[in-house]
Amino acid sequence: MERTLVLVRHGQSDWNLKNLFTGWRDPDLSEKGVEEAHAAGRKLKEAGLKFDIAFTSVLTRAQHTLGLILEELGQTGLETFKDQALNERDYGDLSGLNKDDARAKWGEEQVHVWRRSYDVPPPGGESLKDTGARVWPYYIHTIQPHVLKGGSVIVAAHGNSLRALIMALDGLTGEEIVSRELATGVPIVYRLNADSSVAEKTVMG
Ligand SMILES: O=C(O)[C@@H](CO)OP(=O)(O)O
Repeated sequence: MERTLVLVRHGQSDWNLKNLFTGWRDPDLSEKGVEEAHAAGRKLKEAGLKFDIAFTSVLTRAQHTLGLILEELGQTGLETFKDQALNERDYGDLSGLNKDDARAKWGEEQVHVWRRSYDVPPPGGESLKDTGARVWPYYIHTIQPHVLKGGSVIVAAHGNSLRALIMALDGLTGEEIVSRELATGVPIVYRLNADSSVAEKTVMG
């Protein structure tokens, strides 16, 4: 029984490079992001991983990352589900703003709270808790069954949609998740027990 779940944040996007709040906006990968996605695919290949099914968001940067990973694995035709439940957290009114300009306007601390706290939403947007409220049910009902039946599953998504998922998988508190950062294009490999608890976690850094 394999029961493998791989989570990967998309490679660097054009807006990550420009330091803009992105959320549900839809920039593609930067050149570096394309390279990061290829590198993630090569790492997974070296580790001998192959997938039975893939999940991603409806945003280009995550889908492009998944496509490049599957290319490296020789699995381009893999069955893939795209769902907005896996989208990045909606950044609301901050979307499209420069992160340094936002710090200058509202202060370092307020911007950090909007970016990393568990339950404080950015103006007009989603908190991590709100994001988890759509990511977790999708995981439980749609993704996890494929893992528990012995499959090998890849999820290509976003910094905060994956932070929400990891918070639940790792049993982290609202305080503990604040300091968790996810690097772009770094696969995280979970092996699950039959009862859905985590048996093993490896970050392919
Ligand atoms: O802009 C965003 O949508 C996210 C991810 O790039 O940014 P942050 O690092 O603030 O979560």
